[in-house]
Amino acid sequence: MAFASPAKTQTKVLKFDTEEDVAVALAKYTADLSEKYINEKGSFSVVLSGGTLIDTLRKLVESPYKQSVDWSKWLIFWVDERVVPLDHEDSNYLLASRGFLSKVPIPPSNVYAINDKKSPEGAADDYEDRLKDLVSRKILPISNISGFPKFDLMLLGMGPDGHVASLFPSRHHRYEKERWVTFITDSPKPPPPRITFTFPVINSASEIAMVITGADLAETTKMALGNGQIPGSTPLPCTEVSAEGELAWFLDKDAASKL
Ligand SMILES: O=C(O)[C@H](O)[C@@H](O)[C@H](O)[C@H](O)COP(=O)(O)O
Repeated sequence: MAFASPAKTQTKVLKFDTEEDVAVALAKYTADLSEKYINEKGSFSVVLSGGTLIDTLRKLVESPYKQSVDWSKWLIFWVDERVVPLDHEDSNYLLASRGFLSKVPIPPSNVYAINDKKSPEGAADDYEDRLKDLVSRKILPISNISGFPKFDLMLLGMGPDGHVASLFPSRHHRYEKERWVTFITDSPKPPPPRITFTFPVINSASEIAMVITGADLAETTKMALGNGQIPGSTPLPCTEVSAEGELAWFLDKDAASKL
């Protein structure tokens, strides 16, 4: 099958005074995209990260969005997950469940948590197989640009080392080009066992929001937005994120302080 060549990602950088302002804007952005995609295709596939993202999404589960969003059409996935039981304090599922999923009526059958009974390799294979099944049932589309599954929205965080999802600068998984989901057993950020979407899947998303707050991410944000890369050095994973539609950076004043 032949795929069209990628168009250049449209990137927009949105700067806000406070983290609270980021949370307010992120809720509106997500609710607006939910309406757009549900109108266009009847569902809205959202890919979550762990970390601070879930807290920054807190305004989305409040009025007016709690009532106005058509939660029944949402499909929830994770861009990366720690391979621990789903009720373990390190689980990204548990984090999202407490801070987000328990507050809105997304049908449980639309929430794609990992199989926590498997090894990291087994959990990655299982998640990829389930995505393939959703593609074969036409619940998830395939990008006609890349040939990888195309999610409507990915909400990503970033680490100070420039990682996104569980694609770390010093780990070879960041270069994976074939698999949809891969695994890592020695993540530099604890806990060590994780599964993660690969870059071809991340970069096939229609929309990506990079949600970055706090002064500890200011230097990495500068590098990611193209004016701080050390010449000759290997680009950080965060610099390799692109979307088929739009990539939006949501920054608070502290994260944007070195731009
Ligand atoms: O499982 C994880 O650890 C996350 O999905 C990870 O990719 C996270 O998004 C970044 O590390 C940023 O984390 P913070 O938002 O906590 O800085």
